[in-house]
Amino acid sequence: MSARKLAVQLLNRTEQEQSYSNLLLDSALSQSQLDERDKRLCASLYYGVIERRITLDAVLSHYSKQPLRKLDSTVWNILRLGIYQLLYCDQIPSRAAVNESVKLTRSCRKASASGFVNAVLRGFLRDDCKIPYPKDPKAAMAVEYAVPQWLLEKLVNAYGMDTTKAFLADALQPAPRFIRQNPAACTCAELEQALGDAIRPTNLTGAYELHAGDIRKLPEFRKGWFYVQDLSSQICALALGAASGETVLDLCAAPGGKTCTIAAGMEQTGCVHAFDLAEHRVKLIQDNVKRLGLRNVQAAQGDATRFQEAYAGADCVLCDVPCSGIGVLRHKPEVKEKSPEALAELPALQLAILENGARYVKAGGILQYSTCTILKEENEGVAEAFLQAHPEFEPVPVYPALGGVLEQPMATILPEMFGSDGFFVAKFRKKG
Ligand SMILES: C[S@@+](CC[C@H](N)C(=O)[O-])C[C@H]1O[C@@H](n2cnc3c(N)ncnc32)[C@H](O)[C@@H]1O
Repeated sequence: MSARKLAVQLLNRTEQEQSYSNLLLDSALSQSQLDERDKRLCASLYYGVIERRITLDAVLSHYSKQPLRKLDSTVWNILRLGIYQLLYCDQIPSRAAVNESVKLTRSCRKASASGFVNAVLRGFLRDDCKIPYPKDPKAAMAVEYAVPQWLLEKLVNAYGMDTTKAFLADALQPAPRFIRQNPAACTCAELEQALGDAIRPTNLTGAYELHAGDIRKLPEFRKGWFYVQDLSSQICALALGAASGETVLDLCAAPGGKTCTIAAGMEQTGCVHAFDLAEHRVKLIQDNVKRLGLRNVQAAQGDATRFQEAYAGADCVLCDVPCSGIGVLRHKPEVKEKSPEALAELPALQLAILENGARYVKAGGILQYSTCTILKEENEGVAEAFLQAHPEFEPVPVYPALGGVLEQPMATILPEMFGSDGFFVAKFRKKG
C-alpha cells in the first residue's frame, strides 16, 4: 500500500472512530511495510490534512460542483490530500500531486470519481492555487488559520487579535520537543555529556529542548535517563512544590508524565498516589514509573469526583483535569473538530474534580488545578468559582522563581513565552 493510500485510510478512520491522531498513526505505521521515507510522507500528509482541514474544505467547496457533504468520504479525503499537496508540499510537483490523486482514486476503488477529482484539482491549479478567502474578515481569518469560527471568536475575545494570531500561527508550525532528566537514573551533567548537541538546556533545571529524530533509538532513553515532557507540564509538576517525604495525590494522572516529575523531585521518598478513571490508562502510569525506576508511586484506578477517606490529609493535591486541549493544538490538531456543545460540559466536571480534590488537602497544604487549554471558562472560570465557594483556600503564586505570569496565582502559559504548549495552572493553599 502506498503512503498516500494509508494516509487516506487513516483520515477515514480518524473521522469514524474519533481517535487521537498520534495513537492511530503510530499503530498503523508500526504495522505497515512502508520504508522510512514513505512513513514520513504518510505522517506529514495525514497530520497536515487534519491540521489544515478547514482551509482545504474552503478551497474544495469553491471548486467542487457537488456540495461537500454529499461526497463519498474517501473521495473527499483524496481531494483534501490533493489540495494539501498543491498548497503546502513544495517538494511535490503540482503535476505529480494531481496525477497521484487520480491514481489513488482508482486504487481506492472509486474509479467513477477519478474524472471529478482530476477536474477539481486542475481547476484549483489553473487559478494558481489561490485560496478563496471569504469577504468577512473573521471568516477569512478562520480559513487562514484553519480554525472553526466559534473558537476563533472565543480566543479573540479572551486574548485580543495579536495574541490570537500568534497562538494560531504557532499551532500550524512543528512544535519544539522537550525532555526531562530523570534524577533517579543520571545527573544533568551525565545526560548533557551523553546527548551532546541533541539537547539544549532551558531556564528550568533538568529540562532540555531535544533536537533528535527517533528518541526510542537512543540508548539513554531505553535506560530511563530522560523522558519526553512538554515544558509547560514540567513547570506545572514542579510548581506543586512537593518536598521529600510528603504525600501527594495526582487525581487525573495517566499517562503519568506529571506523576513522574513530581515523584522524581521527591528523591524516591514519600508517596505519589496516582489515579485515573480509565483502568487501561493506569497501566501507562505503571509502565512509565517502571521505566524510570521510581519507587515512590502507587498507581490505581480512581474517580477524581469521588472522595476516598483513606487519602485525606495529603500535603499536595494535583487536579490535572480533562479539558478541551486547545493549548496542544499543534500536537493534536483534531481537538479543533470537537463541538462547542461537547466542550460546554467540561467546566462542571472540572469544578467537581477540583472540589473533591480540595477535600484531601491538609491544613497548610497545596491544591493545584491545571489544564492544557487556554479557554477561560475551563481555566479562570473554574478556579474563580472554586475560590468563591471555598474561603478556606487562598490563592498563592504558581512558580515565582520563574517570574512573569508564573508569579500570579492563576497563570496562562502561551507558546510565545517559553516555546511550550498552551497551559493553565492555578494554585491554592488551604488556610490553617
Ligand atoms: C490531562 S489528562 C492527564 C495527564 C497527566 N496528568 C499527565 O501529566 O500525564 C486527563 C486524564 O484525566 C482522566 N480522567 C477523566 N475523567 C476523570 C475522572 N473523573 N477521574 C479521574 N481521572 C479522570 C483521563 O482518563 C485522562 O487520563
